[in-house]
Amino acid sequence: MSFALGLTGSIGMGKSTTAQMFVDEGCALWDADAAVHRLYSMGGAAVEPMRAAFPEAIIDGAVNRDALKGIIERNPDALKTIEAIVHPLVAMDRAAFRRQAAADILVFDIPLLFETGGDAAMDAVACVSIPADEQKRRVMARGTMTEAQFEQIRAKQMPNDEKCARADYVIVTDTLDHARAQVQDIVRQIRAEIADA
Ligand SMILES: CC(C)(COP(=O)(O)OP(=O)(O)OC[C@H]1O[C@@H](n2cnc3c(N)ncnc32)[C@H](O)[C@@H]1O)[C@@H](O)C(=O)NCCC(=O)NCCS
Ligand SMILES: Nc1ncnc2c1ncn2[C@@H]1O[C@H](COP(=O)(O)OP(=O)(O)OP(=O)(O)O)[C@@H](O)[C@H]1O
Repeated sequence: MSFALGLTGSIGMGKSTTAQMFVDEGCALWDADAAVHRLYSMGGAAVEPMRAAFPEAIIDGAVNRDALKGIIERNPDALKTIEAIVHPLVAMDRAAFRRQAAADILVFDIPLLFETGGDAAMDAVACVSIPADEQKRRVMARGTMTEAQFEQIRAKQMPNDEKCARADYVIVTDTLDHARAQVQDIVRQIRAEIADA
């Protein structure tokens, strides 16, 4: 049995960057946001159920994220409907990965791990963290969302302090070198735990 490590953290705190560092150490990675992208793409399992709920969100046979963002902005409750469609499909994708992955440590990059109760299925959880002002600076620098969209998403996520308090490991993503050293330390600890078991 592989060790399942959940990797979480609020929007823009450095999950994707840190996840790649775990891959560099030989861990296998499953990425919830990437799973959503697959489900939304042409032929993906979310396209038809999303068409039934939001026909205007389907463009060229795929779920269009900009159209979705517009729908959510006009009607924040739409996100609940979207989540009810998407989250069960994401859970199936995750279960399929877990059945076939071969590495000793499987890392699950899941932004809403605690919010969705997914932490119960993990052997341990690591949370990435930086101060809120730096978080906002990094997200705005990407230029992919407005401040209002950012605040709406952040308001939906469990506060960073609470995530960190619930996690087994906290990874401070202030610099790349510091984050990598913490990742290497966590991998060493988990491999020692596996060897002792
Ligand atoms: C809202 C959407 C259209 C925004 O798309 P966009 O490409 O601009 O952003 P992206 O997907 O990269 O998300 C940006 C950040 O917001 C976070 N986020 C996305 N959805 C949610 C949500 N429902 N609640 C809280 N945070 C969320 C992401 O995890 C990420 O950290 C898109 O995220 C979406 O369809 N979300 C609903 C599906 C979902 O719940 N995904 C979360 C992973 S299971
Ligand atoms: N350890 C680090 N040191 C310095 N900058 C970092 C570090 N980790 C991430 N960053 C920067 O912070 C920004 C956000 O990082 P990343 O995309 O990994 O976050 P994320 O949590 O996956 O975001 P989202 O929740 O939106 O998917 C990027 O510009 C990235 O280069």
